[in-house]
Amino acid sequence: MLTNVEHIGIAVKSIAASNELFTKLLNVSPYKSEAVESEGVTTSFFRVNQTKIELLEATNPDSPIARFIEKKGEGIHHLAFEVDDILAEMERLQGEGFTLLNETPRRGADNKLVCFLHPKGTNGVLVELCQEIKE
Ligand SMILES: CC[C@H](C(=O)O)C(=O)SCCNC(=O)CCNC(=O)[C@H](O)C(C)(C)COP(=O)(O)OP(=O)(O)OC[C@H]1O[C@@H](n2cnc3c(N)ncnc32)[C@H](O)[C@@H]1OP(=O)(O)O
Ligand SMILES: [Co+2]
Repeated sequence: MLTNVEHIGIAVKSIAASNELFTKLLNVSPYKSEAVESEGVTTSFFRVNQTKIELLEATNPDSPIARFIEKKGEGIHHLAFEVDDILAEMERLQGEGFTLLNETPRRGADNKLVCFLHPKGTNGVLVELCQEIKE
């Protein structure tokens, strides 16, 4: 089951510059910065009450973020939902006809297992499912 919007992903050219901008905008500093090599990104997380913002900068030209910025410029990249059981949710969504971009959950940032749905099947919105990894 989807429980809430976990974060909004924003593609940026420079995390350093965008950290400064979002710190001013949100009046709060980032609580975490983390690279996710498998995704070719480095991330920076802000929290405003229950809402999280994830800034993403590409770490190589093949990164999905690099391709996105090349095509569309900086901006909102994806909407991430928290799920309580990512495998069950992936199965449900696949049954509903959505296209999963990964067959099994993969390690994301901020201690999560993640899976993405193709934006072509979600009205042009890249959707990410996130399940907290319980140590
Ligand atoms: C996991 C770490 C972190 C976390 O939260 O834990 C992250 O969030 S990492 C985020 C970066 N990783 C990903 O985005 C992985 C999933 N994304 C992909 O597999 C690709 O980006 C994909 C398949 C969405 C697009 O692939 P690609 O860019 O190579 O293909 P195209 O350029 O041909 O795009 C196809 C079609 O989709 C449209 N598109 C691309 N990206 C987005 C987007 N973010 N939102 C909406 N639409 C998107 C693109 O414009 C093309 O449409 P068209 O009409 O043909 O132009
Ligand atoms: Co994300």
